[in-house]
Amino acid sequence: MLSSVCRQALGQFKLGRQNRQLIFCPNRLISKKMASSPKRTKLEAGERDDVLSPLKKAGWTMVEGRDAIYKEFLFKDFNEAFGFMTRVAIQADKMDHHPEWFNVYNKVQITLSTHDYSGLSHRDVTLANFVEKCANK
Ligand SMILES: C[C@H](O)[C@H](O)[C@H]1CNC2=NC(N)=NC(=O)C2=N1
Repeated sequence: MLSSVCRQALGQFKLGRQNRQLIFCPNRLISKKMASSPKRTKLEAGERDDVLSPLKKAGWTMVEGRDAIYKEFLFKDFNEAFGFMTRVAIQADKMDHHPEWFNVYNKVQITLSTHDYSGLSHRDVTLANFVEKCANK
């Protein structure tokens, strides 16, 4: 347990897949593993509507025959589309959660699902919300 004088986080870094936080303590510098967020746990029936309905309003649809969400994005040109994909790819890799996607010129089609569970998890919702932020910039 860290004492209260050791609470000031100086920064964050990655050790392999672990996100670690650098903490200043008198006399020493320590690092501790940060909570890996968000969870890769299956979306429960009770919370699905709450988290999926804002995404559905934004144009995400359920994929037929599997527990996955899908949306198509159109950009001005390839440069804009690839810039968007690059921002999403960096975040996806940080989250260790990767999209299924297809790109032709200015079009990017994205399917999100959690392969480890063959279904939607909190990470899909978090990544979809990040994708929305990137697309609306
Ligand atoms: C070993 C590695 O952590 C897993 O294969 C990760 C990688 N990226 C992933 N991405 C997605 N969408 N679902 C997963 O279950 C998943 N698992």
